Amino acid sequence: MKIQKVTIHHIKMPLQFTFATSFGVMTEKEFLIIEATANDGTIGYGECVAFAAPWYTEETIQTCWHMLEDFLLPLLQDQEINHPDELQAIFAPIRLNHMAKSAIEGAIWDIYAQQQGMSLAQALGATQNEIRVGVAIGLQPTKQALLQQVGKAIAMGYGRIKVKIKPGHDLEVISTIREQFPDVPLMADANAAYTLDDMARLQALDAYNLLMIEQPLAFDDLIEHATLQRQLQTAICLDESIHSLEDVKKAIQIGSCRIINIKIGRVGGLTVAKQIHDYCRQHDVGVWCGGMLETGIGRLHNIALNALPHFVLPGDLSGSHHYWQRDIVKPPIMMAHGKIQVPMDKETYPVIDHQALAQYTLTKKEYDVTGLV
Ligand SMILES: O=C(O)CCC(=O)c1ccccc1C(=O)O
Ligand SMILES: [Mg+2]
Repeated sequence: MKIQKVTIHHIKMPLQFTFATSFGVMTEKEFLIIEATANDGTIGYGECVAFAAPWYTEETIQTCWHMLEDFLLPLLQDQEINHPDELQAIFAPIRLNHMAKSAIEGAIWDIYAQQQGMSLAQALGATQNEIRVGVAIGLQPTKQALLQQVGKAIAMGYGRIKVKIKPGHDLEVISTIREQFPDVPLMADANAAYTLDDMARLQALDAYNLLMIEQPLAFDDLIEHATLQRQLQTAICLDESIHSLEDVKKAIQIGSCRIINIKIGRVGGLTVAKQIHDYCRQHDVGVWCGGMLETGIGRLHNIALNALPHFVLPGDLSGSHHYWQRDIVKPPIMMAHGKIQVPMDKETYPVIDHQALAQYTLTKKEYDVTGLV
């Protein structure tokens, strides 16, 4: 295939809940939706999961747009692409900027799957036709609100509960949940809010039988996580620290974690995400699919990835209605009894809800990829 045209839709969607983490509070999310057209007319969609501000990684909606417009799309001009894996080499001249690369790579994976007459999951080599999912609950203002959220999530069948923690909102958050729900599969995500000075506080979490603690220390650290992991019984899971297969190799070699959270955008696309999955499978390291509060487009990509064989831990992957009143795909993605069916058939595969997309659009811009440079 050759990519002929790309339309970037800049959209903003109100969240169904307030999402409070150690770095701030979110009530809405912006996205770039990438609509790519191939020379045979096939249209594929990708999603840029970066936030409006650089608090999770250094990328933002605006840096991604700049990267796409000025560097990544021009590299696609006159490029014959036989398989999306080739984008690794095509984009190699551009350092990092993983969420920008992932957005266009996702659209090209979507085109490729359609051209092969396969679902995205099949094109990736998926083996599961339904996946178990978990929920991420933000910091709550009161104990009652926390217990209500956890109770509701358990009643809805989620296979794992993740709660956000930060210094001062940790031991009592976890002990409150454990008193009421002693056996629920539970984990905590710190979003890099601690340092090694908090060792005693983090060790105290060992008493609560957590599945794992996600990213306790700095966003760019591997060494101190290894020090911490040696002194914790609870498994450490890395999120922000993992940007590539190389990072995964280093983390495993020095013992920074026992589990990896794979986010397609953070690692630069589906191809790398799959490579990390394969490597962790060979090295007996757990993986699960992280979430970035995606629209249905990014969510479909997460579901397809999550259907690979080594994704046995539930991911941060709920149905559309958990996040959005109206998603931009139809039918919306449904979660029932803690499971999501992996869409496989052409007839039932979710499609873009163009009316919804238009309703959320702030601006859009079309690029003729054949005439960019
Ligand atoms: O997509 C979800 O359901 C929430 C996932 C989540 O916790 C999250 C959402 C936005 C930014 C960072 C994180 C995280 O995993 O740290
Ligand atoms: Mg996280």
